[in-house]
Amino acid sequence: MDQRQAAPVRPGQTELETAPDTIFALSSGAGRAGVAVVRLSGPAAGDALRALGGRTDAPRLARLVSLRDPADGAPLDRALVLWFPGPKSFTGEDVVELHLHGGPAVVEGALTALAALPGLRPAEAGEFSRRAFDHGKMDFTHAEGLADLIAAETPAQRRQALAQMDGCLSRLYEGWRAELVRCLAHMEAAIDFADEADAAHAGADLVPRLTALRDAMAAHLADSRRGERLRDGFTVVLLGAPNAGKSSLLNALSRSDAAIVSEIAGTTRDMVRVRMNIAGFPVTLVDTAGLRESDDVIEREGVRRARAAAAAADLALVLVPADTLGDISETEADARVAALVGATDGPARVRLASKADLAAAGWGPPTGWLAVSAATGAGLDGVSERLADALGAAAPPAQGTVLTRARHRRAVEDSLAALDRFLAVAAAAGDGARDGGGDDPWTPVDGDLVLQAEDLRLAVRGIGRILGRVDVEELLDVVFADFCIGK
Ligand SMILES: Nc1nc2c(c(=O)[nH]1)N(C=O)[C@@H](CNc1ccc(C(=O)N[C@@H](CCC(=O)O)C(=O)O)cc1)CN2
Ligand SMILES: Nc1nc2c(ncn2[C@@H]2O[C@H](COP(=O)(O)OP(=O)(O)OP(=O)(O)O)[C@@H](O)[C@H]2O)c(=O)[nH]1
Ligand SMILES: [Mg+2]
Repeated sequence: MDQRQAAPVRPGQTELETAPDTIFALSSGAGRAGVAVVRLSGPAAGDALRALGGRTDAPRLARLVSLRDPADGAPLDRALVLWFPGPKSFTGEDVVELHLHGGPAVVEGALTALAALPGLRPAEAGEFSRRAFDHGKMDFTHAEGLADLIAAETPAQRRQALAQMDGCLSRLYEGWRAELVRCLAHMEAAIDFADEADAAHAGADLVPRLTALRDAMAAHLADSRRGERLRDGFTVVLLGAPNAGKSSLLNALSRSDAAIVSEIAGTTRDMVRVRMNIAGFPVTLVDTAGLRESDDVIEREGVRRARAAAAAADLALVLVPADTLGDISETEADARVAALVGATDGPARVRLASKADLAAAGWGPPTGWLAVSAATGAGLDGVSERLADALGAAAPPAQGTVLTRARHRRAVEDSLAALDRFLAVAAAAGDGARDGGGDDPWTPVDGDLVLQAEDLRLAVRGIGRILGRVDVEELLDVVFADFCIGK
């Protein structure tokens, strides 16, 4: 067998896993298309290609091939074919790509022919990417970036996913992990030489280094979940009294007729959600029941849900009809909003003078308010711009290295907690040394050293978990389960 294809054996990996099946799948989208890509990966990929009539003599070069079903010689397609001998391939294994005509019978024919070949089976969701991970082509953060890229619906999401796929998070966390491992090595040296004067010196410079690291972690965490929010999308809730024009505004902004509009106050009860793209940000705009006291059980539930949705949202658009604002001052106008939607906790608010076409001629909105009319469309662009501004402030800067998942956040938090324990013990030990008149900045105390080394090890584990360096088996399924077939 070709040695080139042998996977590096990871600790805990069994013999069986080192002789992988060859997998195949339609990697392009399902349904009718101009071109469909079927991908194969594994030791039998080259044999399969030759069985179909292709050749494996020119790596990574496109070649036009008349493919035939090996079972009966029936023509399958005149396809563009690529051969990527491992390890220089997406998965690190031998890979074949068949760029077929996209017709359903062509694709079906190729998949059926492949399924009949020895050693081949259909891929499971995410299996190509998982093999790339197994062969060291990417770590977890790369894989997650890839999944996010495929799911990205807006340019801002795409930017963030590409940065993660290109390894910006990987580099950051690898750097932290390497520094922690170096510190741990010093620590262990200090334990080994615990009786010698060198011990203190081995540990002395750890405190400033680990303090710098914990500060970097704390700053990384204190990002108001910008990256996670960009990944998940933003929620913007429309709030206001009945008949303020919320449903009309939702329809106008989303250019749809998702919500029922009527002159009857209390029309909307259920929340109506529309996904939209505002200046590159994925936004779920939520229409809600008009806020008022009511004896109607259903309307009361609608109002309760409206308030709950607003509390959980990133941003609220508060609508007050322009003709009820009259000539009142900004303070009065704001008091009216406060009376309507309650205290100031909750999401940031954009205040809208709605139905602005109904205000008297020459009327202007109070300072800080936007005038908008769903009826004429006047002011709609202003609302979109204000939303984009507010979301832009809440979204990560184009280049920054931001946390993108709760999984990473938990791991960094665990590492940070372990470092804080380490530093607390170090500080106590340092005080003890000073009290005793010693001039070492940090004199190790028996027993503490061992405990501290354990905290450092936990810190390393936390960061390692993000990269897939520990607890791998348990995490693999979680990370790759979100992928689609063919990825
Ligand atoms: N046809 C096709 N298009 C595609 C993919 C694919 O697999 N097939 N990709 C699938 O996601 C993306 C491209 N990603 C790829 C990543 C690495 C390698 C690869 O062959 N890597 C080798 C050699 C690298 C080199 O020559 O620079 C390696 O890493 O050793 C191929 C595709 C997007 N477009
Ligand atoms: N002139 C004018 N009328 C509007 C405007 N927006 C909404 N309306 C009218 O105001 C009435 C109420 O509009 P809706 O959008 O249903 O109001 P809502 O805030 O969703 O009301 P509820 O669902 O009952 O809370 C309808 O008759 C709309 O046609 C506007 O910008 N200008
Ligand atoms: Mg409504």
